[in-house]
Amino acid sequence: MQSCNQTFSRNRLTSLDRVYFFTNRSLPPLCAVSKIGFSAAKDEAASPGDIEFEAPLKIVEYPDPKLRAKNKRIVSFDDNLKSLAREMFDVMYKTNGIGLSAPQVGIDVQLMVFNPVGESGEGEEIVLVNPRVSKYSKKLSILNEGCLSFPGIYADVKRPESVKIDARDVNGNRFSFSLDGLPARVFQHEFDHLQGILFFERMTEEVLGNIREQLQALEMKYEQLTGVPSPEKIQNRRERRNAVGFGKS
Ligand SMILES: CSCC[C@H](NC=O)C(=O)N[C@@H](C)C(=O)N[C@@H](CO)C(=O)O
Ligand SMILES: [Fe+2]
Repeated sequence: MQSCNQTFSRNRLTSLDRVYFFTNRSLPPLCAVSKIGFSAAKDEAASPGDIEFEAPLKIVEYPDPKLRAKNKRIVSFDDNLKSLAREMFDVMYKTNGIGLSAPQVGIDVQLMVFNPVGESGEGEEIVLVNPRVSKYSKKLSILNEGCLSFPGIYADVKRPESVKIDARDVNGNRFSFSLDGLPARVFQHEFDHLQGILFFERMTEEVLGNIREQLQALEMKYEQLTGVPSPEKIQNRRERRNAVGFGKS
């Protein structure tokens, strides 16, 4: 059995730097790993119609219910899937993103793309299909996160520093690898989207309090644009002692 370990790290040059350097610039060959227990069997399989899209893609904003959809497992690894991944990178770069999940463009399937450098032609473009996390590190870190579905909103989110992932590539090949630092952060943010979890659900009550009005402004914008009541309201959210949890560590 071949195993792939991929470790990236973010070097801080100054407290203001937004430049990410990678200790290892390329992902390993998308090595097939026959991993016992790797199964996405529980989730409904996507049909070709689920992956139909119109370019250019548009980013879906909170509180659109598409962000809470149950995302289907991809079973067809065809040219349409490759075009969707390409279009997702295009809209991600145009909107200054470093990662994007399919539900954020209104397609309810388990697909994410990311490039922590955030510039076309720089860094590494990673496409993950039906990803699963096999391990989260116990060590956590805090980062001021933004989300393309919450334009202009940034707040601190605590997450595990590294993760072990099982996924398929865009051709359907299974592979396993580890990420840490910023790539692990972006992966987890997108992985949450694939579970219908939004970043504010990982914030402390105190942090959430700081962005509550901005969330309400997005809810009002949605109501004005659609003419229907917001499907969720931050003011109706019950205060939680703990944020949404992570899986196995
Ligand atoms: C830190 S994980 C953020 C992932 C997120 N993806 C989808 O919602 C994303 O790309 N958010 C952007 C707002 C973002 O983080 N952009 C970078 C680069 O411009 C930033 O530093 O703001
Ligand atoms: Fe997001």
